[in-house]
Amino acid sequence: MDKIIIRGGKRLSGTVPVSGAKNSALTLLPCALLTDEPLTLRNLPRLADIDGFQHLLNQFGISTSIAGARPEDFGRVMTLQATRLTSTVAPYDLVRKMRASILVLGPMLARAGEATVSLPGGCAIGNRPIDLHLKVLEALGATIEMAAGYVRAIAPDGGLPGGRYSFPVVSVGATENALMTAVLCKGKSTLHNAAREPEIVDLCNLLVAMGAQIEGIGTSDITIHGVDRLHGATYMVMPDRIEAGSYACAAAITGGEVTLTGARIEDMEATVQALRDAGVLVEPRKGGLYVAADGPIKPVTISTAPYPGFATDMQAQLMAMLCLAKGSSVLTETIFENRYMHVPELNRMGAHIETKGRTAVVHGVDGLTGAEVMATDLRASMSLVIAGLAAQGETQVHRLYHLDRGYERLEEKLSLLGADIERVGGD
Ligand SMILES: CC(=O)N[C@H]1[C@@H](OP(=O)(O)OP(=O)(O)OC[C@H]2O[C@@H](n3ccc(=O)[nH]c3=O)[C@H](O)[C@@H]2O)O[C@H](CO)[C@@H](O)[C@@H]1O
Ligand SMILES: C=C(OP(=O)(O)O)C(=O)O
Repeated sequence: MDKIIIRGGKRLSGTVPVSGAKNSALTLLPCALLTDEPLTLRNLPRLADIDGFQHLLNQFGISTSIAGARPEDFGRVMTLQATRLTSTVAPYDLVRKMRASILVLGPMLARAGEATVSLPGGCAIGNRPIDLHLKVLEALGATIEMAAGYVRAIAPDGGLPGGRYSFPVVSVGATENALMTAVLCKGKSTLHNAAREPEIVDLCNLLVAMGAQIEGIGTSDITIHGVDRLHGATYMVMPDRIEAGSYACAAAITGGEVTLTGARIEDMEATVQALRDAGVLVEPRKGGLYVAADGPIKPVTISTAPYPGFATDMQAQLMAMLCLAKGSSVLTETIFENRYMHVPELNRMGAHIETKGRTAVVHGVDGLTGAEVMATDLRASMSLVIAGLAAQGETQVHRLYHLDRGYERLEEKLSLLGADIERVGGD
């Protein structure tokens, strides 16, 4: 198995392009199910999750083609067309590898009148149930059946009427499934306490470009007027705010400076505020964001929360940066119950982090030392890379498939900034 080797202590400096957002791409791709016309998505990141989703969509008879992308280019253009669906079943083997597969349930139901998807099960960061996805589809008029580890959603004869649903907790995925279903319902639907993440706005903007009628985009109360059919569209995936924030933490921990081309400050205000509170200089620049270490890192107190709060997907990377702060930081993870698996690994590198339940106290230390560490989930993996960039000596990060799900050409981008990093075949 491959591993990443980092020889730490190099100050990062330079310019790096921000890729298309994984979490946006994963909800824009299933929109191809909603029309028989072509959907062209630009700026798709080259990631294992995107390849997996393409494979899943092919399984339903959707044709996909990737145009004009040279291997050295960032971003890809994919055209998808669901002229006719040949299957409405998402099998265990594909869903197991990629939780976001559940996002085919709503659009497939809306298009075909039924959809069967394997239950995704838990994952490293928490239980991650899908009860809210099912409840909101029921509220829109679907019947839900469970059997043999699969969930089957069925529309009544004459189609889904639409309906009203108030989410008891904010869910990004359930909001996305609801939106992709409601756009083709017979009547009006209203969603309350809906997620407001920029990726939801990206989804709504694509759906509108396809002919959907949506009011309240970017707010927690969304009204959707169902239409008879949607048409094709060409759409550019938004930049990855989590990738941008990760590179900002990487630059700051090395005392460096980086320009993140394509990053949109308006999508990542909580991250920018956390970095500024930690004494890091962050300024919008034409076409991107400039980030520079501006003296010692200061401790901060942060809780993760749904957007516009501080993203759970940035918690591990910020924690890695705070390992070298002058004082103790307090982080509270409110979204996922098991998202501190990077803590023991960071401590093996000389960090001093104590956790109690959902709270982690990060006591700043003077330096980190390289070590062999095991990546346990996507953002945990990046936190180890960030720590390794600042650590004295060599860090080896094992189990790279998590990183490959979410960071496009990581070693190449960090090398561009002057890091000493390479991927090698391991045992
Ligand atoms: C592909 C994608 O976009 N993934 C993101 C998405 O995941 P995902 O959409 O899975 O996350 P949710 O927003 O749904 O989860 C938020 C919370 O709600 C709970 N919940 C969710 C659904 C449900 O039916 N029942 C339930 O109890 C979850 O366990 C969690 O505690 O949003 C998360 C929260 O910002 C991010 O960390 C993930 O990177
Ligand atoms: C948890 C994440 O993704 P997923 O929902 O795809 O597991 C993430 O992007 O940090």
